[in-house]
Amino acid sequence: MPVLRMLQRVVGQMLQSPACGPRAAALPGRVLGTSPWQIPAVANCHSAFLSEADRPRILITDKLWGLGVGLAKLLRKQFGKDNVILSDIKKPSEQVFHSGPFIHSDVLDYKHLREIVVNHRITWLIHYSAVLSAVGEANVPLAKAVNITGVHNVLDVALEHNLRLFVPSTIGAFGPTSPRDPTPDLCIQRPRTIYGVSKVHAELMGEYYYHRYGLDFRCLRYPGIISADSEPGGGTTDYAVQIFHDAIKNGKFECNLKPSTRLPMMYIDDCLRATLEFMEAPIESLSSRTYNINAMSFCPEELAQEVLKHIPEFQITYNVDSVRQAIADSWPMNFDDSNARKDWGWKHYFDLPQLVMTMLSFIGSHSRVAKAN
Ligand SMILES: NC(=O)c1ccc[n+]([C@@H]2O[C@H](COP(=O)([O-])OP(=O)(O)OC[C@H]3O[C@@H](n4cnc5c(N)ncnc54)[C@H](O)[C@@H]3O)[C@@H](O)[C@H]2O)c1
Ligand SMILES: C[C@@H](O)[C@H](N)C(=O)O
Repeated sequence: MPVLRMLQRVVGQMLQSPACGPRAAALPGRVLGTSPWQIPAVANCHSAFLSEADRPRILITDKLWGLGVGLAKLLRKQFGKDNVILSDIKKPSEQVFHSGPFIHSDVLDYKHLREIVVNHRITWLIHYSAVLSAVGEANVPLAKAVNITGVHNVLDVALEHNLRLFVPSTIGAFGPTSPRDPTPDLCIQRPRTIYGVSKVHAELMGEYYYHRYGLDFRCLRYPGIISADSEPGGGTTDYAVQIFHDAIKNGKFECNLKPSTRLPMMYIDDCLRATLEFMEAPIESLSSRTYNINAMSFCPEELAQEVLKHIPEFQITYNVDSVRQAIADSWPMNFDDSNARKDWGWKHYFDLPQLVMTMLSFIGSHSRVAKAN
């Protein structure tokens, strides 16, 4: 028997053992029986050794031009295209639709979520759907529904089917009474937005389901994520995405935060790699369910100075949005992510100069292609 096949068989047997992840203990009232199709979440070990039958089958809930599209690309490369299903309440673009399995799903429809998990033999659930900070302040009922009821639904579906569940948290899960520079994993969290309150609730509920029922709940607090090919979702850090598009298109940018507003930020490639590495980390290596991850911190003035090195004629002006400014002033200025680096080997690759160079070349090349067509 070829060595690799033997290794896969050994690893496969090892992965079936209880040591490869907690088993759901006594289930709460809402469970209607566990799925006959359930394959235990088996990604404690590195996926390179997993046979097709042992690879995780992943459902990502997200908007179809948010972080979820980038994560789907990475996970499909790692685990195979057909093992990663993207979902949203909105119709996908042609490109997203043809990039791999897509399914319509509303995180408020618990019954349909269960059907998707059973019919597609899901073992990992990555719950990206949320209403972000500034949009949430403008529509609190929607934020409560999606960010709180939606999370309750995915927690119960994950528990019923013994899924590995990832829910991202955020720098927005802290408030003005939290230590801001740096902000550690564990400290007071009294956020002043419905977005932050709902994310603290998600963290606490996920940790409760882990300690009470053994659910393999995992959570990373993301900084402001900067990506060239996903549209900003209506958050407070959106300026740090829009500046690149405007700098290339118009050579100028009107910033809605004050020049000195310092916030933790991260390039999307680091964010998505962190998510995959964290989801594959052996459960024994995790001393916590929720971790900060960090890459850089900057303010609009510093970002503009870095852009000027590439576009000398670039001009930035300021027209402060009082709602976003008040939110930013209550958030961390710098994240302490030493536990993530110690427990599961997290490290970032992109700093501010690399971020600016990467974003400008990506957007620049795409705008040249658009002009040529
Ligand atoms: N982008 C960032 O800077 C950042 C930073 C920290 C954390 N996060 C988290 O990462 C996740 C993804 O962020 P994003 O930037 O892609 O957000 P996004 O706003 O771009 O996409 C999330 C989408 O979920 C959708 N949604 C709303 N109602 C829904 C429903 N009923 N069912 C299904 N989907 C619904 C929303 O339309 C929203 O567009 C979110 O949980 C967010 O809190 C993002
Ligand atoms: C920081 C993050 O959670 C999101 N970009 C927001 O600003 O709301």
